[in-house]
Amino acid sequence: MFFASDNWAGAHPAITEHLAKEAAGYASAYGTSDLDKRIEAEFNTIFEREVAVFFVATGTAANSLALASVSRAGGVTFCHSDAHVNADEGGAPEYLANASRLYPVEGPDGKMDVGALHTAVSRFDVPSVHQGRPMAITMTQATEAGTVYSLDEISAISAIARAKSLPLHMDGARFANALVALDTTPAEMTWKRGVDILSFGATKNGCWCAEAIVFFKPEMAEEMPYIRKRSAQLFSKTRFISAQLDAYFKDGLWMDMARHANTMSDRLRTGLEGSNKARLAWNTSGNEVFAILEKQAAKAAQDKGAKFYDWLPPREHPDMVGKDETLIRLVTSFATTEEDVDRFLDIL
Ligand SMILES: Cc1ncc(COP(=O)(O)O)c(C=O)c1O
Ligand SMILES: C[C@@H](O)[C@H](N)C(=O)O
Repeated sequence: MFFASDNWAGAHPAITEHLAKEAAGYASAYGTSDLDKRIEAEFNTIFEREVAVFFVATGTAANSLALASVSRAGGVTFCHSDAHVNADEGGAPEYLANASRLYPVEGPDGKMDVGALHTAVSRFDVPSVHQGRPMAITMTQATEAGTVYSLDEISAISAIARAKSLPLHMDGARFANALVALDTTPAEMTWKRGVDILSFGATKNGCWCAEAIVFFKPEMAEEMPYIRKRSAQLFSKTRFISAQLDAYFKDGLWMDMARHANTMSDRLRTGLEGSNKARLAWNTSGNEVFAILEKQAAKAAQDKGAKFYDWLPPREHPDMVGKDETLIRLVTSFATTEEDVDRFLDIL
């Protein structure tokens, strides 16, 4: 019953087997092998347009270097207050994006409120060296709250980005889970809705270490080879990322894994709704579930081996958890089984 994070899940056997196979023999290094080039080209097919792709080690690196590629002196990036870049990356985005700053924007269910975002960006309409200047907007899809922006919500955010001449970045650490939740395509959920740069996450969805920065306007990526090298994120043996992504995309494995993870969360959501010892804290649709449990029930589950994180209530609902209750996050993955879910629900 491992629900702490999809970061706890290992790598899918098909990915480890292919990695082992591609590890044999020699291949040119630093992203120049035939396999590297084939997988980069695969991204053009997946996103239905020519893109520029840069493999990096972590989601934090993907986010930070994506913002570094559009950084400017005095730059300010607008994000949700609970965005990973703001809450969980230890200052990497600010540090790697040349001391640019993050400007938190509030909104319910982990999603920036469009009106609040417009108000925030508009505060910078009058140029000021003192307060700096806008440089980007970043959104997380699926969000840190397990929700997803609808296609129209993405369009509404990109409309602000366009109106303010700002690039729009998407943190897609759980990109595949969001695609499944919306039943849409990679192109529809990104560039067709105005997204300029994507952190394409695969690590949490069955890979060992495979993240990519995807530029939908290749001309925006001119600096990225130098930014990546300067940040020590250029793998000498890039084929070890390419090999993972090769297996990841083969026969739609990536979508199957995300679909399974989301289905296991659906099973959790249904079971929690039927429990008299727990309730859903808010509705989610990806592979993350947030539940409020009686403290005794949570302890009983942990005593029987369940692993999960306690979670802070959202700013907009600080009092949603009773004194004898606890809010927890449950994350499912490709490795989660129906038995894992049912054993957890049986405890409640
Ligand atoms: C929404 C989100 N973005 C980015 C990251 C960063 O990924 P990493 O921990 O690999 O740096 C995470 C980590 O789980 C995440 O949950
Ligand atoms: C930092 C922690 O939140 C991690 N990003 C996860 O989702 O598990």
